[in-house]
Amino acid sequence: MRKGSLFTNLGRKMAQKDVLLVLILLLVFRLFEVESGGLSYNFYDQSCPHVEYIVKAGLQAMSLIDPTTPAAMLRLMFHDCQVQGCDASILLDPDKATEMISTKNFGIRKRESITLIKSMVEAACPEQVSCADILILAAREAVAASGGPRIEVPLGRRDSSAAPSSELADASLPPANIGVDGMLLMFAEKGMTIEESVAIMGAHSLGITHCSNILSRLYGPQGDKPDLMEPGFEMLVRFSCPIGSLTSKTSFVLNDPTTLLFDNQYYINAMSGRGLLRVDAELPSDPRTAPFVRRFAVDQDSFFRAFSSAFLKLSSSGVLTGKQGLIRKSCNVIR
Ligand code: HEM
Ligand SMILES: [Ca+2]
Repeated sequence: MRKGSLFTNLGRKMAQKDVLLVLILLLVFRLFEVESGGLSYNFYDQSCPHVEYIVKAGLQAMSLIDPTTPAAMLRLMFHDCQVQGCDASILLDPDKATEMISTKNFGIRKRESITLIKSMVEAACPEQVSCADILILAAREAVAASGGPRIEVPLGRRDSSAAPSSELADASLPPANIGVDGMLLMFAEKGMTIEESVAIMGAHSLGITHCSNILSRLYGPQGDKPDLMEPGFEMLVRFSCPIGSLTSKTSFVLNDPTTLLFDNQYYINAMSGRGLLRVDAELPSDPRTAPFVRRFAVDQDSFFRAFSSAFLKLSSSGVLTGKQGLIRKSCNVIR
């Protein structure tokens, strides 16, 4: 009997210790969760287990119809995350003074594709998955479908319940003629290293640039002049984008020759004086960024690794989690 009570007491003490241990572990886990932005790798395991597959199927179907879809998705994700964080604010129907009105968002395409994929997800799991997460998943699939790395992304973002102003978008998005200095500063704010900043610019391995965005580099006053352009390339771009052209908002040039492939051609191009935007052109000559450009140009795996970790930082920036924001029913309206 006494023995029994000794063991019961011991048992109680052990149990108290265990409970304390579990509580401490929970606290540490919670702190860690908050520190990693409150996102997790198994967020929809119970509530929408097939979401990643649905987004993948949706994006692949859309890319078959229009192979430039991946480029549009990748830029869409950057422009969402850059303004008020990755909260799907860019998908809201434009109003007189909201972010899509900003001239910096000129050329943004296929916002409606995310709204469409969202309706596919809603059919499977109503009101569970945020538009913000779907946008990140679509961008991740865009990179993978174009031959780039398949990046595992943590989920659990929530959608904004307010639309940012066009002024905020003007202030948060980079101008087309930004240099390496401004670019490094912008990505340092997202916690990126110089290597990651150089790698995320490799997104310009996909897609196009409208002539209106390079006219000042081609024909503007000094400073913007194409002194870093290889003469043959300069001639070609000038031919595609003639001075005073009335079609500068509809005509465009390819960001790199393998515009539909996510590869390291962007760096090879930049090193041979074929960088299209000022920042693309400056990367191989700035002593801070040049070593990474040289490495990525010969080692695609190393580019893919650095791009993946940069993508994770960009896609986790300024996210709403937990009870913040909301899960929109339809991505283009707040409700
Ligand atoms: C300093 C940073 C950056 C600047 C100044 C910049 C600027 C631009 C400009 C001016 C265009 C052409 C848009 C048009 O004329 O339609 C463009 C296209 C593009 N950008 Fe960037 N960008 C930057 C960073 C990024 C990042 C971080 C990503 C993605 C992670 C990205 C992805 C893209 C893509 C995929 C396109 C092609 C879009 C399409 O084909 O519709 N860019 N960028
Ligand atoms: Ca946003």
